[in-house]
Amino acid sequence: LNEKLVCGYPLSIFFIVVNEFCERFSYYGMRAVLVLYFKYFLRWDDDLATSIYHTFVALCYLTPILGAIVADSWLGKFKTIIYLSIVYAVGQVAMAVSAIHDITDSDRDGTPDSMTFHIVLSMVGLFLIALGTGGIKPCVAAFGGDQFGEHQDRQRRTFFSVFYLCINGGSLLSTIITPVLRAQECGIYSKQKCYSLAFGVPAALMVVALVVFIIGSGMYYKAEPQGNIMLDVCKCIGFAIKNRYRHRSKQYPKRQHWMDWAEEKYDKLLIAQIKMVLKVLFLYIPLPMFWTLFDQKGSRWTLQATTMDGNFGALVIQPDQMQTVNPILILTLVPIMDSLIYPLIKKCGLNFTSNFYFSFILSNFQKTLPTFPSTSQSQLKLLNMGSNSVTVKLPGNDALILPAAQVYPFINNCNTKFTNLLPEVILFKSATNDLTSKPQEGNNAIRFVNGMKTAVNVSTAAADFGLIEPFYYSNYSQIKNGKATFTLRSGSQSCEYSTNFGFGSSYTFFIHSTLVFGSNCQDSVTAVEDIKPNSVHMALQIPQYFFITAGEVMFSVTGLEFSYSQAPSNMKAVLQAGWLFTVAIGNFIVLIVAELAKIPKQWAEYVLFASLLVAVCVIFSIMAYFYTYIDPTEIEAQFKKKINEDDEDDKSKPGKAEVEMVKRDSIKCHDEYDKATQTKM
Ligand SMILES: CC(C)C[C@H](N)C(=O)N1CCC[C@H]1C(=O)O
Repeated sequence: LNEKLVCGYPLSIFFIVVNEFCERFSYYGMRAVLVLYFKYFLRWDDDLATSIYHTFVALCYLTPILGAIVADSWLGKFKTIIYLSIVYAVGQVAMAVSAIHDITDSDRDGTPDSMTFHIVLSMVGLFLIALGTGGIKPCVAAFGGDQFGEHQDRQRRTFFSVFYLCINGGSLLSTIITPVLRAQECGIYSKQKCYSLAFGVPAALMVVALVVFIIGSGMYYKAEPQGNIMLDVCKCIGFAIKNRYRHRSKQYPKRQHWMDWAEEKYDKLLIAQIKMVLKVLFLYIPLPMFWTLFDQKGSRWTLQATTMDGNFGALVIQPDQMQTVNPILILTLVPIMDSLIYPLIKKCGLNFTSNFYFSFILSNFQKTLPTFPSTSQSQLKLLNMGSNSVTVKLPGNDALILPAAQVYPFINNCNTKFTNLLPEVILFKSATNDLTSKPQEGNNAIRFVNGMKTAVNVSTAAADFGLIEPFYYSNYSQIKNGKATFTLRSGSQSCEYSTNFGFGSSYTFFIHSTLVFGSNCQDSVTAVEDIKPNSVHMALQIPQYFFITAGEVMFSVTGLEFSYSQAPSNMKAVLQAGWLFTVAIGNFIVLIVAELAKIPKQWAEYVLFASLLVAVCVIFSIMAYFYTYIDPTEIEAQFKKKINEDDEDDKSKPGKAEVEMVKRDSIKCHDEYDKATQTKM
């Protein structure tokens, strides 16, 4: 194995963890702006953008199986990583090029003229990225594990922790940086949002990842691939099933394991290796449920954040930025767990790192939404634009006193007619463009009603409400949180009105007929709250992020190491791919339950997921309790020793008796396998 050691660690793993850092920067950085690219550059609607995004993510966790088969059976991990990294980098470059609007912007108006070119190029790019990122992922982790010798278990465990830190360090940096790059303006003929830069930097990082990996080339231990192992595995399993079926009658004695029915045709070593893999894969069955809950961070939890107040004093957090809490917590929790918690637990006599567990959280939800009118109702508002109180009698309602410059909102059936209202009372009905949900991304939805006899133009730095005719209203515009100053203009005269906004509110501003331009118009505009600003603070999401991340640290970091240590030598990458496959299945469950099943009540969906995870936790605990740890290297060594001894015997004692002996020895060897797997940890 590796000869260059630094503090007891092979030097080669330095290149592997740097490679992982750059690769994860590239992947998560590109992913952070992908939906916005679909929506604002390719001009797709929300549904198409979300579907293609989720399909891409799922594909990225399905392709590991391809990469692992190629690596374990044919090219070996080193070459597979190199070739697929090239494919990956080409894909990232294709994405960056597809986002250059100038390429097809022949009329130089800032929008691409041939969208087909951009769509085709970006889809080819995404396909290559999915092939590359997924393909190399199981190989890099297993290749890192390969660098450690048999007696370096502790170092290998630390490697997997550092590996996970690099994943999250890279993703954290990129999810902060690429949105900033996207917000820049660039272009030759016209300046547009710079998606090409936001994809270009991840592409450059992927090239760096490849170069770093190649630099370490001379230092790696490169295990040779052992032929088309997956084909052998499938054939062997197929034969065992067929043979079992053929011998289903009671006259045939039972065998210890159903895979033993392949003994007639297949190598005992291969059968033992398949048993090891199947044992681990069986344990993986409940795991996708964890990823199902985990993946809700990007969807449900972010939506929840849009209904919350993101003002952290000097820092204003946008709803989607809350997701960075996960990698931040990983970066803090992994060192704490490894250096403090696990050693403490070990002192108490439990070997915690060699088991993996998960935890979960039933997240809270809050409401700041008003009752919106149903389809058979409309939302009406009465506005007294006069300077005195008036009494209003509405059909089916008691008489009400409406003070000066006040608004009375209520919901009524669409076909109710109102008559005999005083001239200064405006009946304001805007069912066609009233909001029916919270404004998106924590923004505030603002509109103006002009109560003056002349048209008024209203604008701010961020939005233009246009010219509002007398007794008419503008469309809603989205305003960010913080102070906003509106300029009200009529002809050459103007005045300013300022107010502060929180997150996720909606207001209708009424311009009084008494407004005098040229003076302060602060008192001549009345704000009416249509939707309350978010009152529950985003910080309240931190506990749920903490619990899910603590679960991830205990479950996922150790799971990577577990998948490596329990895999036979020729299927290390395949089992890593099996582990990543649980992430893919988790993604699909989110897609099916959350997107397709469309459970009407949010709380019901949360309760469903939480209950499923509780059930899965119980099942998994029972399965884990009965799982017996194996040492694949030892088992394989025993089998190889037997095969060598048999070969020796073959040379010295050829004849019929030898066949019987090999059979007997193999059975003995099998017993050793069973013994070796029966010591529970
Ligand atoms: C979603 C975070 C940025 C990254 C996450 N904590 C994580 O490390 N992973 C999620 C799926 C597996 C793992 C990864 O390898 O990216």
